[in-house]
Amino acid sequence: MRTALVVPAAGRGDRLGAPRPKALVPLAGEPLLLHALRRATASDVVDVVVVVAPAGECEEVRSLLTSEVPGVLVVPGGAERQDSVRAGLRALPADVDVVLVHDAARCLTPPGVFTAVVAAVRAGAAGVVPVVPVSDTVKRVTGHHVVETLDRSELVAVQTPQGFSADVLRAVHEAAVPGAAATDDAGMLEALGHTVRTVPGDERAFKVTRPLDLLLAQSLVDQEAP
Ligand SMILES: Nc1ccn([C@@H]2O[C@H](COP(=O)(O)OP(=O)(O)OP(=O)(O)O)[C@@H](O)[C@H]2O)c(=O)n1
Ligand SMILES: C[C@](O)(CO)[C@H](O)COP(=O)(O)O
Repeated sequence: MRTALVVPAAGRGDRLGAPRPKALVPLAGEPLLLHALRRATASDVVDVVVVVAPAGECEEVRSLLTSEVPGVLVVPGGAERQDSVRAGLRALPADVDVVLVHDAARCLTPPGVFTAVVAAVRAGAAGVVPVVPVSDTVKRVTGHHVVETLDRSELVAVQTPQGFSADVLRAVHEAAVPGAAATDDAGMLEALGHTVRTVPGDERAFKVTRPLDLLLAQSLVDQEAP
């Protein structure tokens, strides 16, 4: 049986405000997507890679990746992240039993996080998420009024890669109502009563979302350089 990596990379990146789709924005001269894939494949736990690309950029992504990631499948994404992940799942070979879903935008996630997530799925969890502690105080608000201050000791921030039993993830995506809000894949399992496990995440797995994130990523890559 094999482990697949599905990489949703079809978002526009509106909050980043770059002239290109976010996954193709350069970091140290190479697209975010390439940084993400290099770290994922360095984990040695990935057998099959499916990249979900912006519909208009599939050919460009294919030629970018073919030499770096032999056998990579590139499929067009949809309007929402959930649609893109579903498109990636539909492209998977039948003999895949574990699926990792990893945002191209979390381009500096270290290989060890992939290894830990796969190990937890192979140990029997239906779904696994890497998490880090929340460092801000978090409040629930209505308009400009604070309703309550949440107990931070019970809160975590959730990253990717998220790992799943392939059968379970396929089933929850096919059962999902199109357009229904799901900000991550594990949330779709939770909604159907599946248990989701956590493993330690890594600060370097932050999501490049806004321009400041790209500056942080650049600084981290500069430090890695020999
Ligand atoms: N329709 C979409 C939307 C998002 N994604 C991917 O999902 C990941 C997480 O999404 P996010 O960081 O929110 O990316 P964008 O949707 O591109 O960002 P924004 O909301 O700022 O436009 C990214 O790797 C993004 O490319 C995708 O494949 N298809
Ligand atoms: C999947 C995710 O990265 C986990 O934190 C996150 O939910 C994606 O959210 P976005 O609004 O699509 O950036």
